[in-house]
Amino acid sequence: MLFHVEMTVKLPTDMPGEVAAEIKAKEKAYAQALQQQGKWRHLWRIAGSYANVSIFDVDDNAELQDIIANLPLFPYMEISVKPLCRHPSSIRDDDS
Ligand SMILES: O=C(O)C[C@H]1C=CC(=O)O1
Repeated sequence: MLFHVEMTVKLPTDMPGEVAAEIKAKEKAYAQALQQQGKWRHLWRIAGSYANVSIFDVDDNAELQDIIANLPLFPYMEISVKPLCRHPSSIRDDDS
């Protein structure tokens, strides 16, 4: 199942720099492991903002929830989720 997920990061302004750096390093390792597994299919920066658009390919809603809830930055992000299905005009074979 494919999901469009938009994440906007809102770190507290008073968070010490080294704490923020540690959380971001954990987030990067977690995100890259999920990309290696094929679960986090696309990860794009939204230009001009501390936000991303991502495409997740997961087994079900519960798996997506588990992945998102375990994001190290989860407590500091606004997240929106939209389910995706194949577009009838798509010419791509790997869109399902
Ligand atoms: O920077 C972000 O967009 C937030 C988050 C998503 C992946 C990652 O490494 O950090």
